[in-house]
Amino acid sequence: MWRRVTSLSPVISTSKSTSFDQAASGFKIWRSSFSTETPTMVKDATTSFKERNPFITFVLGGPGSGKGTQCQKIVETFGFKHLSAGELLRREIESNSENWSQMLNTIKEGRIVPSEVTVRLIQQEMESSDNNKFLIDGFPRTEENRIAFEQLIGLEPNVVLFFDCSEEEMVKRVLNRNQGRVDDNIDTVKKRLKVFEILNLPVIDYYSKRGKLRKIDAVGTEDEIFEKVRPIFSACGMMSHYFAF
Ligand SMILES: Nc1ncnc2c1ncn2[C@@H]1O[C@H](COP(=O)(O)OP(=O)(O)O)[C@@H](O)[C@H]1O
Ligand SMILES: O=c1ccn([C@@H]2O[C@H](COP(=O)(O)OP(=O)(O)O)[C@@H](O)[C@H]2O)c(=O)[nH]1
Ligand SMILES: [Mg+2]
Repeated sequence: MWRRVTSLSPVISTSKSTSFDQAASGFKIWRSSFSTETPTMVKDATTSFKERNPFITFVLGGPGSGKGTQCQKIVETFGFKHLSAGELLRREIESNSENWSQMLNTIKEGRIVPSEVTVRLIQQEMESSDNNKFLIDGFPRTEENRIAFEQLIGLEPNVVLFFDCSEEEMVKRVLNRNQGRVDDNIDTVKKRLKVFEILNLPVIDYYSKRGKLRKIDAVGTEDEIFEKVRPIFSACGMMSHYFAF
C-alpha cells in the first residue's frame, strides 16, 4: 500500500497584501522583474553576488512530484532563471568532469552528491546569470546541503515551494517519464523516496517553521497545479517581500 510521505500541517500560503503601485514607487528596480521579460542586471565584477540582492526560490518535492514541469511554467510566466540541481549534476557527469563516475554511481543509487559539488555548480550558474530571480529546483536535498548553501553563498531563499504528492502518483510519473535517466527505475525510485523522506522532509520542516514554505497539493493537471503556484509569484506577493526589509 502506498502512502503519502508527509504529514506536515498546512503551511502559510497568504502573503501580506500590499498595493502594487505603492510597492513600485519605493522599489522601482523590481517593477520590471514582474514582467515576463528577463530583467537586465548590469554586470559588475566588483559587485558581489549577495549585493545583487537576488530573489531565490527553492523548489522541493519528491521525485516525480512535478518540480521541473512547474518551474518551466514559472519561467514562462514570471521570467525566472531555472536551475535544476539534478540537471547541473547530469551535465557535469556528461562533461567527464573530475569525479564523474562517483557522481554517476551516487545518482544511480539515489543518494546525494556532496554539497560542495552541487553548491559550486549552482553558484557558478547564479553568478554568471544576468537574471536576478532564481528557481533552484531539487535543492537543498538535505540539512547539510541547506547549511552549505547558506554558508557558501551567504543567502537564504526568499520562498520555498513544496510540491506535495502521494508516493503512488510520484512512482507512476517517474516510471512514465521516458527521459532515459539512469535513476528512473523502480529500484532507484524506491531508494529516492526513502532518501526524500529521511533527508529532505527535515529541510521542508525547517522552512515551514521559518515561515518560508508554500505547500502545494501536486495532484491534478499541470495547469491546475500552476493556478495554485501563480498567486505566490504575483506582483503583490513578491513585492511584499521587499517591504519586509
Ligand atoms: N500534474 C501532473 N500530472 C501528471 N503528470 C505530470 C504532472 N506534472 C508533471 N508530470 C509528468 O511527470 C513526470 C515528472 O515530472 P517532473 O516535472 O520531471 O518532476 P520532478 O522534477 O519533480 O521529478 C514528467 O514526465 C512530467 O511530464
Ligand atoms: O542537490 C541535489 C540534486 C540532485 N541530486 C542527485 O540527482 C538525482 C536527480 O535529481 P533531480 O532533481 O533531477 O530528480 P527529480 O526529483 O527531478 O526526479 C537525485 O536523486 C540525487 O541523486 C543530488 O545529489 N543533489
Ligand atoms: Mg526534476
